Amino acid sequence: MLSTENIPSASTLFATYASMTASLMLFRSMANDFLPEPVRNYACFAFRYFFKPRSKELTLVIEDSNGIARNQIFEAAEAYLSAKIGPSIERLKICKTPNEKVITIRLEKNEQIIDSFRGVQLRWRFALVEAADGKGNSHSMRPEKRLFELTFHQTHKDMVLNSYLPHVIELAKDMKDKTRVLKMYTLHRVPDYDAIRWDSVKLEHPATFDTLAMEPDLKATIMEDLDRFVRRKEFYKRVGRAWKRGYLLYGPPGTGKSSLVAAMANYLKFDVFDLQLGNVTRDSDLRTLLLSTGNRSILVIEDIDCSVDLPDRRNGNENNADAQSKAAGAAVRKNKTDFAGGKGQHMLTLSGLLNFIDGLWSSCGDERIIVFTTNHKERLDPALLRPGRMDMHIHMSYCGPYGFRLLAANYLGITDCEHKLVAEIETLLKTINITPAQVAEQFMKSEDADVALAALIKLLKEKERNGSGDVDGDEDEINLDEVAILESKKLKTQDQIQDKGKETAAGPIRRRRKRSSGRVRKSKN
Ligand SMILES: Nc1ncnc2c1ncn2[C@@H]1O[C@H](COP(=O)(O)OP(=O)(O)OP(=O)(O)O)[C@@H](O)[C@H]1O
Ligand SMILES: [Mg+2]
Repeated sequence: MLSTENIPSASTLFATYASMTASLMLFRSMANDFLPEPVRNYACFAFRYFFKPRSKELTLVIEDSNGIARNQIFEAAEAYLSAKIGPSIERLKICKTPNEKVITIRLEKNEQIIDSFRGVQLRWRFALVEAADGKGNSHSMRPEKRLFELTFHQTHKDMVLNSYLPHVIELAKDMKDKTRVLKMYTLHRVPDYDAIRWDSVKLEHPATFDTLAMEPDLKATIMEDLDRFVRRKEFYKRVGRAWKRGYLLYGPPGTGKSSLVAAMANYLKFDVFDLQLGNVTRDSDLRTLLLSTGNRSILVIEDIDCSVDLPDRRNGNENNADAQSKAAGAAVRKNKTDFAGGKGQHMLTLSGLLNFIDGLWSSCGDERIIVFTTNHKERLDPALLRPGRMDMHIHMSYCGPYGFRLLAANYLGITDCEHKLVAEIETLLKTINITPAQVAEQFMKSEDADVALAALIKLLKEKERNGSGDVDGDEDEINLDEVAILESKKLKTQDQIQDKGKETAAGPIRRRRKRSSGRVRKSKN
């Protein structure tokens, strides 16, 4: 039973209230009289600070950019949240550009998503706000700012900043990699502006490390090297090196150098910039082109021995030194003339290119891979081969038993090690050089495995009979053998020379043609 004895009466309550109010008023008037104003203000501030009702939540505001550069956390949140959309969401934005593989889903204004991480609840809200300066976002050219608000209990601030947001960024990167469309950039001249720029197409080269016929140890080494390179950002920073890596791929035509570049791009999900030096006549163009390449990309210069001619520094004899100084003098004179004429042409040299790649360009970006390919490593300038420039030299060689088996499995579905023709081919491969391209070409001739293998045996035996291996061995001449590849490259180079010849007359860039002598005569290793 509730007793009424302890409950104060209304008159008692009123009396207490009146006496407290009187005391407060007395206290206030005394404080006004005796305390100086700054002390009173401070006391008021302290009183309000300690007795103010507090929100226990903290909200992080993540804007889409800082006015100039994109905000990485915003972009990551966009991608991350698109995978967290639940049934509570009422409005969504969807979009798909021609280059994208999948439909992109984004939150609409004011939509919220509740996420949880390590048992902590986090609330995301997407908002659009008018920019304070009325100019909006100069980066995206929008009149308003897009932002995410991330709200959670204050006690989890450190966990959110140090663990949750890095987790969101990491997951978003993986998601983007999966849906990323690789691009292949090639050079395009804009005649009206006498300029040259990159044009991109979707890179759909199907080569992967699984389809590449090469020695398994070498393949594993390359893959490990690439993995190590991409995960060592901090290492490169610590030792003061630009985050780039150079690969020199050398070997006879048709051994898979270009295919390896495509496999690397597909493996790392990097774009490819194919720098055809034959199309670049000026240092200034080269600089602009290199600076407009993106991060996470592979810059490829194919057939580097045919692209640019250098004064030969290997022989170092007096005549050669004379020739070099004359060439340099001529180049300087030409530069002066051209500057006077306003054209600003420079001599394009391999060392100039390498210095630029080593210096300014490589320090302007992250995760850059540079690949040079050549059929003749021995013809390359030592500047290219010096330690630290091309970090890894990869020899792409003729087809060995492992490569042959991989191609037989991929092209013909042969997994039977006991197949009698397979055994015969493996014996022949021990003494005869044949490129993976030639093997693949034979395998394309028939869907019947026995017929295709017999065609390969025929070609191998013809090579054996001719001793030097300088044989196309194909009566119907459908095969694209080394000679044909060589001829097509020569024609390509000749075209470039003719094209450029029109522009530069006897200009400073001299392109070296591939010599056929010795190229198709293979030494048997
Ligand atoms: N190692 C390989 N593994 C699988 N296929 C290969 C390999 N090498 C060559 N091929 C096949 O031959 C074709 C030509 O190969 P690729 O263009 O990669 O040779 P390359 O070494 O770059 O030749 P080049 O020196 O003439 O540029 C490829 O499209 C592929 O079908
Ligand atoms: Mg190639």
